[in-house]
Amino acid sequence: LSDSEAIFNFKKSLVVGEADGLFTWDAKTPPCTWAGVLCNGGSVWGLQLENLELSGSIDIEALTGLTSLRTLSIMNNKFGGPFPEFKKLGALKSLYLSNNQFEGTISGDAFEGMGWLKKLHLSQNKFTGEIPISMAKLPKLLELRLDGNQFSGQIPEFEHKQLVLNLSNNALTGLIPESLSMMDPKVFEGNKGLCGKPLETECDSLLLEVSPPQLEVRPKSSAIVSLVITSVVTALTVIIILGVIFLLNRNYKKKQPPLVVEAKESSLQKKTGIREAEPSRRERHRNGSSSGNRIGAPAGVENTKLSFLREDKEKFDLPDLLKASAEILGSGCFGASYKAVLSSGKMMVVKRFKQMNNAGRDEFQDHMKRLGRLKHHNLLPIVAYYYRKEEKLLVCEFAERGSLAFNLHGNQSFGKPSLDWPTRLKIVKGVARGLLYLHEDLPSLMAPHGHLKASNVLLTETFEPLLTDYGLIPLINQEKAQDHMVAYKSPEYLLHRRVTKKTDVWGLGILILEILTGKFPANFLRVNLNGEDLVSWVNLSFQGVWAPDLFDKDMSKTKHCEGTILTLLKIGLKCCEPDVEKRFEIEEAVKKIEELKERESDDDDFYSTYVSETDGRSSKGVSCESINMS
Ligand SMILES: Nc1ncnc2c1ncn2[C@@H]1O[C@H](COP(=O)(O)OP(=O)(O)OP(=O)(O)O)[C@@H](O)[C@H]1O
Repeated sequence: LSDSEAIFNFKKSLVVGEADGLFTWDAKTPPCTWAGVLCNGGSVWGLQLENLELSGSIDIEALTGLTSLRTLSIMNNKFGGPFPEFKKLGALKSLYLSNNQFEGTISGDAFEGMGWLKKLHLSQNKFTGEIPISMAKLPKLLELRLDGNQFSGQIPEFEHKQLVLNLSNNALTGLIPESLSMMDPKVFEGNKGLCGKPLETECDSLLLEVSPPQLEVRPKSSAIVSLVITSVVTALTVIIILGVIFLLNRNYKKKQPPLVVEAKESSLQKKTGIREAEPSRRERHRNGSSSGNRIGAPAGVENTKLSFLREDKEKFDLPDLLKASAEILGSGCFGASYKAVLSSGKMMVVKRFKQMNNAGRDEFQDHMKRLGRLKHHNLLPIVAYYYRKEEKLLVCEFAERGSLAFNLHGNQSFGKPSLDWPTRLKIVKGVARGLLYLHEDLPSLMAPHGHLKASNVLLTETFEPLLTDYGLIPLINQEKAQDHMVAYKSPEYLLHRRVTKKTDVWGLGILILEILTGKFPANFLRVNLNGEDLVSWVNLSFQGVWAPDLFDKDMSKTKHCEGTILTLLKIGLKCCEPDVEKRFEIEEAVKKIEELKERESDDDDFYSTYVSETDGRSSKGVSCESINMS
């Protein structure tokens, strides 16, 4: 079953609201281009179906067809009924169901086997009954939001070290378990029957005798006997079944002819329908050289070939590229990006732009040449482009580790650690350096990057960040740019319809906050139900001192680095100042970021688990001194 078939099966059970937020789900296009479908390397790792007025039911069986699915969000919709059997999706890492109408009790074993689940949001539904014991046993749980339901009974023991929890506004009763007694009292507010620390309400002695539900329920002796018998019978049955399968399989294999592997390569041309234009008579007359067009070829003449912007990269021709086996990486607001493997084995990315008609051919080519001249350690170079009135392609190299967005929010491989703090600092520094370079070398552009966001920061093998999709504002259709580009989401654009150089600084600030908090600003940019964006959320939660709940729990921290992390958070906030006058200049922001010094240290703990020690630019050893922000 393909991902698109699985999604279509899933869609059958949904009732789509009038606005039809799923209109882009079209079987003729790859699922990675559909709204709300998050992909990496061509497979679907997330469904983010929020604010779409969806109702109906959640077909879990259909979702099991999405084998790479790790995150599911159906927040802010109209789903009702009992809690679906999400435990059949055992690989999920995050599940967001808040602001729906789910109701009824959730069975005690509803989360059994969900060993990867880190984030679970069930806020503002109508759940009743006890908090399921299997929820408290989730081994990797980091965030749990159950606020705004009618959960009752006692709170089970949660033995998770850094749990971010919200149980407010339920009907919970009894003594708060010891393991949660150090939490902020707000976690429990709105539960009249709760008592004990951290609340001021004391429990009377009667209540103290009743202990909260235990994680391990000890079986009684008669139960033990029946448990042993059941286990033996089950084990024997399994052995017999395995034996039968083994024998059947052996016979079956004997009858099979040798396996013929059918290579089904799907070329870029087949995937995209991109065609070479017929050369004009003038072009045919000029020359028929089959190699790629070199830098400086006369503008406005050749439109059948790729125009190379870099002399130092392998040359290939458009037909080579179209023949290359391709897979879709994902799609953004301007079109889709494909990974294409050339016959030499070189992996390129072809980005097909649908909305690049703001400039005529000459202007387009001049601008491309300007972008092609840019060279910086933290910029992904544009290797070549293709221009035709109806088809524009940009070609660059493939970055193995994918985007920062994927590494922060969707790293789907099991057991892979998330980015640690030194690596995150290294990324921030690289992004800042790349951005400063763009500002120095493209001074005529109002926002030299214009589209800085985590999916436009790619990571090299050594986690060096590479900015991509920079300098495109002059080429993109204005209407589309206003709808989608990050620069046009800034406070100054929303208020005064102005984009300035400082707009990129705002983008840098949002990126810093995202890197530190692990929160996905796409959720925030669209402004969530409470009218809260990422900046105001951080501003509200940050009281100037270390607050563990503010930072991404997945960011393993090296010793004593709180000071530097806080300083970076403050720099992020200064970059996000809504008042452009008060916002950092790019030079100022980069200087402050560079001041977060590297430190030579013998302390092993001090080294990032990711950053190569041989990499001279790595952030090994990050100084944890506090830096004056004035
Ligand atoms: N050179 C590359 N190497 C590896 N992955 C890439 C490369 N270029 C893009 N990607 C990834 O491909 C996916 C699609 O990228 P694309 O640029 O089309 O959309 P986007 O960045 O999500 O949105 P937008 O169109 O707004 O920039 C993203 O996850 C992106 O990080």
